[in-house]
Amino acid sequence: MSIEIDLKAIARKKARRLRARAHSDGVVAAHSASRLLMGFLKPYEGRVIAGYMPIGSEIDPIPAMTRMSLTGPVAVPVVVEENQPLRFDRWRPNSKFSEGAYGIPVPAVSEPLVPDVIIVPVLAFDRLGHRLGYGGGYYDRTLAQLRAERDVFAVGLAYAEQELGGLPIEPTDASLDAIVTQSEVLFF
Ligand SMILES: Nc1nc2c(c(=O)[nH]1)N(C=O)[C@@H](CNc1ccc(C(=O)N[C@@H](CCC(=O)O)C(=O)O)cc1)CN2
Ligand SMILES: Nc1ncnc2c1ncn2[C@@H]1O[C@H](COP(=O)(O)OP(=O)(O)OP(=O)(O)O)[C@@H](O)[C@H]1O
Repeated sequence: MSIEIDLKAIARKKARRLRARAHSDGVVAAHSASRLLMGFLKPYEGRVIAGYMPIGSEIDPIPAMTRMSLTGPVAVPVVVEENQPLRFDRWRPNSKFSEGAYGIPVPAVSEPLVPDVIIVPVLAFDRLGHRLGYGGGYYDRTLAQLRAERDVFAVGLAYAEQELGGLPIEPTDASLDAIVTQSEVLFF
């Protein structure tokens, strides 16, 4: 194990604690973040937007996904295989789901889409646009693959309390283009 990986495990533990606390007394904050996300996404109406099905204490992006689905296609991530990029399948507010990897719901009927904007779940972030996820490397691989071929905009969604200074970074970490929290939109 490299030093970065050990440091990441420590940062993940801390970040889970910070996010769980922010989430448990964060109904108002989550609502504000959701409003800011909707404003942020407005210029992307009609483009393919990838959200996610929230788990644990992640901020719920479904209100913003629902709004965006009125004007264009929306998708959610599907784990195809470990150590491989994610696929994105079309999501609708009335989609039926089956249980995907890690117990996360995925659309029962797969209609793959290539996203223009990806709303990325975050355990921790810093002021430079680095992010820490659960450690599967799924978003890193997905962003690396998509960015090699086309323009894709990655926007993290997080509570402000999830900002951590000095996040451990590996060369394969894919940076975010922006972060939306309840208090601000940061562009990188
Ligand atoms: N909502 C959501 N969907 C997603 C991701 C994500 O981070 N969030 N992923 C991003 O890659 C992919 C799934 N990858 C995952 C990899 C590891 C764990 C994981 O370790 N989960 C914890 C429990 C998390 C919690 O409840 O707080 C665990 O199993 O211990 C989850 C998802 C695709 N879909
Ligand atoms: N583009 C890539 N190519 C090859 N390996 C990669 C790539 N991106 C990440 N990895 C590997 O995946 C491992 C896990 O990555 P990392 O700890 O950054 O996951 P994460 O960003 O927290 O998780 P996720 O992206 O699933 O939310 C890294 O140690 C790295 O070895």
